[in-house]
Amino acid sequence: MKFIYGNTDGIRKHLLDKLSQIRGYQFDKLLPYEMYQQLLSISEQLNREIAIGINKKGKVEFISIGNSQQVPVPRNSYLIIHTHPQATSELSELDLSLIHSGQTQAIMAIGSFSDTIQIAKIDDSHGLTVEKYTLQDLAQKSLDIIGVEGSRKNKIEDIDLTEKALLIAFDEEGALELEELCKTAGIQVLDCEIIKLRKIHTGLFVGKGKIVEIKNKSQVLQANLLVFDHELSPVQLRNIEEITGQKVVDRTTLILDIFAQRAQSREGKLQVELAQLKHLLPRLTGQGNNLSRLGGGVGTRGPGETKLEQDRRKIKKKIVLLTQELAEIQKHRQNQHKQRATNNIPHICLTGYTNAGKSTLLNLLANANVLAEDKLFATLDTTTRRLQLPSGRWAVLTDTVGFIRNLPPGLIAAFRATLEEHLRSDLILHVVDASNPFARQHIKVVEAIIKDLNLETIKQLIVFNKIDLLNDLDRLNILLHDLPSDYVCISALKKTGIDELLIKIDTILNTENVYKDTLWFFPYNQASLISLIRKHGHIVEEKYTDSGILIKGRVENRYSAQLEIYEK
Ligand SMILES: Nc1nc2c(ncn2[C@@H]2O[C@H](COP(=O)(O)OP(=O)(O)OP(=O)(O)O)[C@@H](O)[C@H]2O)c(=O)[nH]1
Ligand SMILES: [Mg+2]
Repeated sequence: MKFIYGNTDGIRKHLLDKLSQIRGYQFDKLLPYEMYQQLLSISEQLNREIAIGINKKGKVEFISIGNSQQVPVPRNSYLIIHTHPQATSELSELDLSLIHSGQTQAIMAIGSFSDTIQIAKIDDSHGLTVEKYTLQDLAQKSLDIIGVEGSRKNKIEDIDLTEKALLIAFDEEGALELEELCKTAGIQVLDCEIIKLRKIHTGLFVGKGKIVEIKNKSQVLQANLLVFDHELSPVQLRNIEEITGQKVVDRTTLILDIFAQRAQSREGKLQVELAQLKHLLPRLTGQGNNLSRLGGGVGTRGPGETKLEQDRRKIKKKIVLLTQELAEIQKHRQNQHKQRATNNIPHICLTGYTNAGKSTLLNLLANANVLAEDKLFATLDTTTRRLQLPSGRWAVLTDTVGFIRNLPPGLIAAFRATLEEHLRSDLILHVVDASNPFARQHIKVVEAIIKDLNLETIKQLIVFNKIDLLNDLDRLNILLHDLPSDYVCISALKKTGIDELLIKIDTILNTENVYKDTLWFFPYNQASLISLIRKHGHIVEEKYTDSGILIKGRVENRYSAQLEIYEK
C-alpha cells in the first residue's frame, strides 16, 4: 500500500526525503517534541498541510500532503496528526467530522500560531471529547490515553481522494480557463455550468434557484467539489456550502493554491505566503467555527471566536515580518540589477499570458532548462539567462510569471515588486499564444497590468507564438489588426521565425541604447547630474572652471533629453 499520498509535485528532494524518514518513526509518546518540530517545519516550508496516520502501536501508517488549506485522509487510523500552517491548532468542524464518520479514533492539529494543542477523541460512551494539552504534556503522555482501538463505528478502507468538480463559470472564456486551472491544480472536472449573471446576489452570488439547480446537478454527477469562476465573499461561500452540502472553492483560492504548490524560490514562497495571509485575514473576522467546511478530508482550519483577536494579531505580525524579509531579498536583487546596468548589458524581459510559451522561448534562445509545460503558471520564479544577438552583442533575458485575467489583487500586490523590477527593462517581449481564440483579450490583460505598473513607456515587441497551430490566416489578420506595437510571428516549438525575432531585438536595442557623444556644461548647483552620466554612460573628460564643470562623455539615449539643456 502507498505510504505518501497527495500531490508531491514540485516538492524538493530533501523535503521528500525528510517525509520518507517519518515512515520508520516509532511514536512512544503522543507527540514527541522532535516530531512536532519536524512536521511543522516541513509543512511551513511547503506551505501545505500534512497529515500522518498512526496505529495503536505507534507506527506511522501513511503520510498525506494536501494544499494550504486542507489535506486528504486516505485510510482510517487510530490517531491522525495534521498540520495547520499559518493557522492555529484549533480543530475545525471538518476535522471533527472524521471522528464522527469513523475514519479515526482521535485527531490532533499542530498549528503555527498556538502553544496548546487540542486532541479530539471518542470517549467511553462513544461520544466525542476535546482535550487541550501543552507541548510538554504531549511529549510525556502515552498513546494509551486515546483509548481502546475499535470503538470506531465503521471502517472505511482506501477512500477515493480525487476531487471531482462541477465548475460554475459566467462566460465561455472563463469556463475554458477555469478548466485549465483545475487541471493544473489536479482536480478532475466533471462538467461546467455557464450561468449568465444578470445581477450579483449578495448572499449567494447567483440566485437561490440556480444554487438549487447546481446542487441537484452535482448530486447527479456525484461531484464532491464546486468551483466558482469568481471570488466569493466568506458569507457567500458559507451559504452556498450550507445549501448544497458540497465543498466550495472560489477562483482566488484556487489560484492561490496553485501558486503555493508551484513556488520554488524563497522569494516566490514568501510572496505567495504573504498573499495567502492577506487573503485569510479579512476572512477571519467574526467567522468563528464557520470557517470550517463540510465534505471529505481534513478541512480548513476554524479558529475559535475567543482566540480570534490573538490570531489576527499574530497574522498581522507575520505579514509585517514577511514584508520585511521580502524587502531585504528585493534590495539585494536591485543591487545586482544596478551592477548589470553599469555593465551596459541590455535587459530583455519575457512577459505574457500564462501558457503562451515564454519558458519554451527562453529555453530555445538561451539554451536554458526552464520547466515548460501545458499547465497554467508553470513558471512562478524568475530565471535570467545571457543571450547573444546576431550583432554579437550580449543581452540578458528574463522569464517571468504569466498573467491571467482577474488575477487575485493580493497576488498582483505580492508579485508587484518583482514584476516591476524585471519588467523595467530595455525591451519587453510580450509573448502571445496566437492559436488561442481569446488571444486579443489576453493581450489586453497583459497591457493593462503593464500600464498598472507604470511601465507602458518601455519599448515592446509582441511575439505571436504557436503559429504552427494556426492554419486560418484570417484569424491572424484579425489578431494583427490595429496593434499598438511592433510584432513578429514565431513558433518556439518548431523553431520558425526565430532569426527574424533576434534581428528585430537587435535593431530595437541598438537604436534604443545608442550612446551619444556629447559635451555638457553644468553649473555647480547642478553638479549632481554628473553622477547620472557616470551611472548610465561614461565620462571621457572632466574640467572644472570658475562657473561650472565641463564634461565630455556619452550617456544612454534615454537620459540625454534630461541633460539636453546643459549641452554645449
Ligand atoms: N504548438 C506549439 N506549442 C508550443 C509552442 N511554444 C510553446 N508551446 C507549448 O505551450 C505550453 C506552454 O509553454 P510554456 O513555455 O510553459 O509557457 P509559459 O508562457 O512559460 O507559461 P507559464 O509559465 O505558465 O506562464 C507547453 O506545452 C509548450 O510545449 C509553439 O510554438 N507551438
Ligand atoms: Mg513559464
